[in-house]
Amino acid sequence: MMDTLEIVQGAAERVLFEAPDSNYIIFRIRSEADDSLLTVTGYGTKPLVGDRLEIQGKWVQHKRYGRQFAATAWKRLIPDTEEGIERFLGSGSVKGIGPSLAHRIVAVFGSETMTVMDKEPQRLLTIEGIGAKKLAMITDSFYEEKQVNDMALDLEQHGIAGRYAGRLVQKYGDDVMYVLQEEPYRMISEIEGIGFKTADQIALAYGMNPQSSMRLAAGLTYMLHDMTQNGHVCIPDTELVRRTALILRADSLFVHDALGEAIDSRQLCTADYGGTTYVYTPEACEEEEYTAQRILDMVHMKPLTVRTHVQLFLDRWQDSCHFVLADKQREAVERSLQTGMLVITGGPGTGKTTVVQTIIRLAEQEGLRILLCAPTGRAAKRLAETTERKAKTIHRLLIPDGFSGPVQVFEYNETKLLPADLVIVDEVSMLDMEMMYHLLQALSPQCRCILVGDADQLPSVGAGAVLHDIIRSGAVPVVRLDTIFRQKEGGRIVTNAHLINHGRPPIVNEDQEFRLIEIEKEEEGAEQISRIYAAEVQETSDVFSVQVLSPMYKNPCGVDKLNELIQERTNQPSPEKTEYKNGKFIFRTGDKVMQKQNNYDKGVFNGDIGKIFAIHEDTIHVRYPEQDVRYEGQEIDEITLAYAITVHKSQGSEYRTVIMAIVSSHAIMLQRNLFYTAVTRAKRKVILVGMKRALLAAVQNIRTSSRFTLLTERLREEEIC
Ligand SMILES: Nc1ncnc2c1ncn2[C@@H]1O[C@H](COP(=O)(O)OP(=O)(O)OP(=O)(O)O)[C@@H](O)[C@H]1O
Repeated sequence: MMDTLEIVQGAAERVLFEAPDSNYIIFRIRSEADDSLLTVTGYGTKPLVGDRLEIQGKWVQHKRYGRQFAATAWKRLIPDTEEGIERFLGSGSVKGIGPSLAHRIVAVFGSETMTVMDKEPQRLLTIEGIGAKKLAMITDSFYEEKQVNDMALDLEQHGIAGRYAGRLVQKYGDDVMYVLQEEPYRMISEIEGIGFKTADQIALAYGMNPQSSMRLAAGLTYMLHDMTQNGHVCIPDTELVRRTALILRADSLFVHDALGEAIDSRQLCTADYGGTTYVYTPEACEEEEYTAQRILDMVHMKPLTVRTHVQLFLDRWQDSCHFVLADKQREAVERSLQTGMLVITGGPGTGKTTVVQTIIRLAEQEGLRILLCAPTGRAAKRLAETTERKAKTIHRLLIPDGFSGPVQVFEYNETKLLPADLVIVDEVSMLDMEMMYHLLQALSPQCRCILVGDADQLPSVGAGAVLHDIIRSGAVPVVRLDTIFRQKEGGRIVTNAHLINHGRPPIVNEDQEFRLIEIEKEEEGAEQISRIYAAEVQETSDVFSVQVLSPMYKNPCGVDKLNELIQERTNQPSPEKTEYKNGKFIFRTGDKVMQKQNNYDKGVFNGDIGKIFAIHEDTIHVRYPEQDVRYEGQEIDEITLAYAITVHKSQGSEYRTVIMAIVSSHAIMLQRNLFYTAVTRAKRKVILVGMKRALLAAVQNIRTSSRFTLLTERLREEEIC
């Protein structure tokens, strides 16, 4: 039997949830039928508090939240009762009117109030407390409110979510229709929450010709940005045209012409190399050119005249360490002050930190001003711990100073240089092109730079493959540390990491340090992982020292499912715990969560892990090692459950125990450098749960997706025009 739809009417009381990436919302209304409070869920224009709504839908029973009205559609009704009008006006929807003024207005105009406000607003002057200034404020706000409503309706009629109406009216006022019809792609850079896809949907709905050059140019820029999100700095023109034509469903020839126009008008830039034309955004092109030139300048810096007898210094230093420095380690220290830029690379336990400590000592003895930094907060913290010196993220070191258009500006830049003679950057595998550019800009011509990292780790999240490209170019001196020193705790992990890196399977189950628990079915594996996680946490009494990693979000052993299972097992609902539900998860007091993006205002960064210690309605409080952070409303979308995280998100972090899902359905992601990165996150214990064949596939698969950049070629001073 088909469910019949019902109609409920009532005034909106409160919006409980608003999805950031769709127009799905959950709100409460007070029913006109019996004055009860109802929870409504559905997709549509967000109602304002006090809005009188007619909602179509059906009653459903939610297993956790009880009876709810699942709406298929709703529309706004003009408040018709005096009480409704008063509630609407007093809700703050109209600037200048609070509850008591709303009461006085409705007391005078009664059910005519809305008509008076719309057609004869000057009559409001008769109300005590409303003068000319206030009247202007009220009418402006009422007009805008009406405009938003009309706009929402118009958008909905064009098949577009009405929730954009407020932002559009606020930004463009009376010009909103002009923008929608004539220059819709402006919205991408001007309206928060509107990306290319939405702008394009709006543009087409409001009559844009699908083959118009404006649309094609916007599509090209979008595709280029999208590719840089995937790590590319530039992209071959043919590939860009092909992909753009595909998403726009436009003719490649027209897209090609539009690309030509965008290049002529300098909206996009190009570089020709080896018979291929590569397309860049102007910013990316500037960053790559500058970075290459600056590195070449640094490589040609004169060696520093040092007072210290370096060989003697190293002999004394190793005596104090009670071990003999390997030749490569000595070489790294010796070269550190000879060249303007040096790369020190090596796998885990090969003595990188020891070399950095030695270089710092030498440089301090020479009276050099040293600055230590790393691409992420966690890496900077570890650098500070191992060197017992101050270390910052590159971002913090340069001090953010707002934006110029889409480009981040820093206090330290080419006009204000960092007070340093030597900058040491750790974990450079995570350094992207943009950050490298900003860092190099802030270095004085006399400043030297040492890049330390493990070139075999996954590349940076941001665009570029800076470390990889620099090493490949052969233009910069590189010292590759290859002797494994760490023997005691974590020794097995280190040797296995090196085996993996050399394409050989790790030695498993010879001790407790590196185990493989074989499973047949992935569902069974997910259960095992949640059980092992619980046992390991119990053993260490520290949720942060045990981390589950998985290559993907989807599938039975993916991050999403694992989080659900582990939450179910280790943090069950109870009367003392409060909860918050967003589209995807239930957050509960006690949950382990992760920040998904950098938030400089709150001082929390992509990959930071904390624990929820309180939830009040739509506010979640998270305790991070450094500080407590409060997330409210939409901000909650910045966090996710973190019992399990992806290997990519674990980059730069270290845990006592790593539990990793290694199963066949993740085959597409099982690559050697991903497996290697996962294993090297563990200090004491690795527990792999999965299938031997998946493990072997991961070790053998070196088919990493390469990134389009010309940094290597520029560093080799090859012909690029
Ligand atoms: N030449 C050496 N002889 C003996 N032991 C060494 C030597 N160099 C470093 N070690 C020791 O080996 C261990 C690993 O060294 P270190 O921490 O410097 O390596 P790493 O490359 O920074 O490791 P990771 O990347 O895993 O942090 C340390 O205990 C260190 O004291």
